[in-house]
Amino acid sequence: MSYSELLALAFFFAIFFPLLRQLSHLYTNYTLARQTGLRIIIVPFYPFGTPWLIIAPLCAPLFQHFEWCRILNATWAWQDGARQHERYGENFIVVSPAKNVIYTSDKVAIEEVLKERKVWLKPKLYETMDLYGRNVDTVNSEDWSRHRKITAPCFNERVSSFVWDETIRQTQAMVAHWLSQPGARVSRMVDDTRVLALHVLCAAGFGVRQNFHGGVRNPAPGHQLSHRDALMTVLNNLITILIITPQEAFVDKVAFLLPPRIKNCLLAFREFRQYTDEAIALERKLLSQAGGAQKANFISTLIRTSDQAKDEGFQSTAKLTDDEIKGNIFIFSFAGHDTTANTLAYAFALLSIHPEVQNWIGEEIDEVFRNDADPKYEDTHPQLKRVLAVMYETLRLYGPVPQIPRGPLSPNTPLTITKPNASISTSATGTTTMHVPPNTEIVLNLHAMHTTSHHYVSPQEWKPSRWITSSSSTRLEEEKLLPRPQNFAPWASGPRICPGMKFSQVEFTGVLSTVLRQAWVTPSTKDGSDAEEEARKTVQALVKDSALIGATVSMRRPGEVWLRVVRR
Ligand code: HEM
Repeated sequence: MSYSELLALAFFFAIFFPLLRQLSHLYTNYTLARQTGLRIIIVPFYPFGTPWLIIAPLCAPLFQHFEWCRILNATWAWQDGARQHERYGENFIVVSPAKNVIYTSDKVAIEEVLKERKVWLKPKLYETMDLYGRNVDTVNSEDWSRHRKITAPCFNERVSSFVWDETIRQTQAMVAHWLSQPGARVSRMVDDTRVLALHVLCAAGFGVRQNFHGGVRNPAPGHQLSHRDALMTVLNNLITILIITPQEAFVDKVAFLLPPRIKNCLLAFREFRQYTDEAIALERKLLSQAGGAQKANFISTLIRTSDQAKDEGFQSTAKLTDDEIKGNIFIFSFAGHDTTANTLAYAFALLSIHPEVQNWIGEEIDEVFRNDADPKYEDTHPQLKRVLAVMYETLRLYGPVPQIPRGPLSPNTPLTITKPNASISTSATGTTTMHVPPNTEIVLNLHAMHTTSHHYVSPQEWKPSRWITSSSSTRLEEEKLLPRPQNFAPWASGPRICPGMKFSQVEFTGVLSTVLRQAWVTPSTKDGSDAEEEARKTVQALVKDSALIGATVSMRRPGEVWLRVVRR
């Protein structure tokens, strides 16, 4: 083949082939749009799914100038995604040469997709999280039922009570540390919430209890890193680890060429695997010896439920393999870490600039705790309704999982959506059914649903009291937390709702109530000038300067958040 023929072929594949595909997509979607009134947005270029996540940040400057770039960016750009919905409606379709994506912030569509787990599957992208083994987060269909059934006991009331006790223990050390800072100024609040969440997970996952200061830092015999440091390094460097571990053998061969940071990531990845293997072996040994006392941690629970399923004579597929146990332990650590830690960090920052809310939950905390030195989970957590309202409101505006992707099992899957221009409050009559065209995925924009003025009065205002029903004569204990409405799903909904929801709620109420029982939090600045208004504006700006970083919404400059924490 001549050089010019080669060039023509390359040109065809680079330009014409995608263009032809796009034209065919456009044709299918045009009919759909005619039927349903949805907006179609055409993008000239889409670099085939996942790599876009890598390319997109590099192209960031372009997003400012080209509308189509901004729309693609909406898949990961958090607030930008919500703005697209304001502009194009609750449902719109992006048509590109590679695939089509329906973006929705429509509570009707979101609820239906999350309810129909057998029809709307988690896309292959999730499988990248099979780092240590397949797990409940990444599998679909019957496999999912098996994983979910065996992992469910990890989140029972016994575990919640254990989470509460461990949270209180960790938080007492954290708040004592904060109160002892020179000038009562705390600069590592965001980091501290991450350490705390990690330690609670280490205890709940492995039964390894850490001290808040430093934790267990000595490597166990046969290890180079401590358990905690191995897990911390894996969680903090997940993208690097996802890139290097599929080529583990090759990376080993060229290890001498790699920078120390990459080598350390590989080491941490292996060390965590080894620790988990050892914990599984130990747990099995204890189980066979004592034949009894079950511990309230994930490994113990998973082994027992899995082995019990086998003993009870279910087919051998009703249990989890050791790799799947490892996969689930890892996914609990991953899914439960930044999500809860970031929610706590946002809540502290927001409370510092909203003294009226601090007073409001302070009233509840004083009433519930009185002088109880050892508050029990069963009596205390259910009474902390205002504190939970703070969590709801923080998740509404800064929910760590702003968007959820799904793909239909087969083409032409029906999907109920709210009719464009229909009043949001209309019920069944305001909906229509569309048939999802082939080669189309869906992105559920939870953040857009949580921040639209259709559903929330003053949606951008952080106002936890919107979740509490009371009248001026209602006594505190009679107040009620509103049931979560259809348009509020920070933990998702339906059968695949987050299994760690209660875990995170217990941890959140435990941390906030323990800190605010003793301390009052106000904004501060790096240079220590506590001119109130300036400090308030600084913290407010830092909170607003957030983005979808890695897998969760986080502050871009967490190290710049300074708080003053004084004894109440
Ligand atoms: C504020 C805290 C949390 C929030 C907002 C949150 C949110 C979510 C959301 C939205 C999903 C659905 C994702 C999807 O379908 O793609 C999810 C799933 C999941 N979460 Fe959480 N989560 C939180 C804490 C936790 C904790 C503490 C754990 C475990 C210790 C956990 C474990 C999981 C697991 C295993 C799944 C997958 C469930 C399945 O697919 O069946 N999460 N979470």
